[in-house]
Amino acid sequence: MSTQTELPPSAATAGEDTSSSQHGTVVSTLLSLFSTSGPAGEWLKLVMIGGTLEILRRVLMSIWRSLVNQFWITLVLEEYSDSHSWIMLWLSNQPAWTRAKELSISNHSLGVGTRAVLVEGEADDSSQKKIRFLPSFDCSASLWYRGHYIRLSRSEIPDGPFYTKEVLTMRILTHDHKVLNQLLLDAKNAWKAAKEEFISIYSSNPKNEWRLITSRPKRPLSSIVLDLGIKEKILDDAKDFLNSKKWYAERGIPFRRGYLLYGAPGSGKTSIIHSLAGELGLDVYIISLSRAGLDDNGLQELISDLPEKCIALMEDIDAAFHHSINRTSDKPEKKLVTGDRESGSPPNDGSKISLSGLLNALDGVGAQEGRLLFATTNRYETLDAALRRPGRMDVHVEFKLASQYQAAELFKRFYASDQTIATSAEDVADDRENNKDSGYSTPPKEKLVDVELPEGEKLFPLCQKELDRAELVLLSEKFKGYIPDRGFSMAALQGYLMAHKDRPYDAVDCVGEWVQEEKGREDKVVKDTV
Ligand SMILES: Nc1ncnc2c1ncn2[C@@H]1O[C@H](COP(=O)(O)OP(=O)(O)OP(=O)(O)O)[C@@H](O)[C@H]1O
Repeated sequence: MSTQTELPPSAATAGEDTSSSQHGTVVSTLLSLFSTSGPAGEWLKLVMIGGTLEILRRVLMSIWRSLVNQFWITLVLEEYSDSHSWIMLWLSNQPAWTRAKELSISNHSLGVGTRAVLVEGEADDSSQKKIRFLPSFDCSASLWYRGHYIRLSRSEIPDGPFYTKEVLTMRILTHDHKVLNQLLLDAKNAWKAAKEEFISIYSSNPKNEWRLITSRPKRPLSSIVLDLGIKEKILDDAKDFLNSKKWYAERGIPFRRGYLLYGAPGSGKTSIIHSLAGELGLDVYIISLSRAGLDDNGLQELISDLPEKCIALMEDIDAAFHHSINRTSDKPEKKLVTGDRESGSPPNDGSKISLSGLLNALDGVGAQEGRLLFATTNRYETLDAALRRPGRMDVHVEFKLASQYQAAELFKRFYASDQTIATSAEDVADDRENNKDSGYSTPPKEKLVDVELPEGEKLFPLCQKELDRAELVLLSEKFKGYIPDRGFSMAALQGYLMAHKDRPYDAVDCVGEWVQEEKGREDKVVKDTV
């Protein structure tokens, strides 16, 4: 049944006539306005001409764009992507790019330097990088690359409600994708070469995306002083793991390795991880479990977004579950972690990460293969056994307060010249052999520094007196004699030596007094707590 009402033919024709006569009236009114010489006519003419020109401009632009796209390749790179860093660094070394007339100044590290800056002409200091000039936003620049013309522009787009991020647009006059690949390869190689001396540190943003936050000069592993064999144990294990992908695959074992470094604060746990990253050529991805807003899903997302070979670092892994407990508290601690796991709910301290969420993220299906996980804690015993078990934390290394051997070695590193440091590496091997069971003690060796200097000039300008190796060893032995074994952290000893940076003799003379003072202070703290 149709509900349509049919109009009589005469009525329909009458309706059409009315509307066409209305249109006719509007057009004739407009035409009459257009032909009148009054202000309304002038205004209408302007609107019509403007409108026509705008339409023409848009048509021409779209024709131009489709023509341009025939001959150009357009690459759009967003800030925080790796390729953006490669290209920006590559560009900052192109004279044409830096000769732009409208400039902005950048001290962004792009993952290959520190944020400290040096203006050209300022006294040189190789530890600082020079500021970079870049064309300012919303103006374009051009340059040639291997015979191909490139036009570039930088702009900013919103990145969430509060931030913006840079977008770099490159148009390369070619239709050959090989040119683009070659450009990316050149830029990446330049970036890798510049990065040789640095490690990149990544952290997550509130949207759970990895962001490059800084880059640091590599710290030589030799600058970390641990008891004999500890560094080697971790380094060899990590190297062996990285070379065993096939072995893991053949046995169906997940290609992941976890290291739990635990023990006294200020004993070198964090330092050795950064140093290992440099040694192994890996970047560090910091997973901050107590970051506001991070929940189990976010953690899973972060862990599955890790690159294949990297160091994932969870510092103070216990802290995510113990916000309310003071780190230095020596009162017995509740095993919150175990309790939380059993109840299956996040701990009642504001943290959104539950232990089961952490365990799932670490070895769930989404967990990245090939990553080295380093976790640190000062409170090993409070960690749930499930978190510590092999497969999650495969290698456990205790970092104790400084031994006398460490105290002596730290002293030597502090006051040694480059030359003495270089030779001492060989000596360590000899010493190890000679002093296998007796603790470490190096007999004074022959003088290594025996240089004739012009009068008044010092070999160690900062030092109270030039030290040859024999003197250095002698002083370090005296120094260690005052330090109680496992009595102080390496950070504390470093702090003491810093106060005598260029005065090794004073450092030895005053150390006894310092030890007494520190002990007195500790006793007072213990008394106050009781
Ligand atoms: N074994 C060590 N060798 C050389 N320097 C050390 C050593 N241990 C600590 N230091 C120095 O002490 C400072 C603190 O070290 P680091 O942050 O690595 O300690 P940590 O064990 O991670 O401490 P925390 O548990 O409090 O985080 C650094 O400046 C580091 O250079």
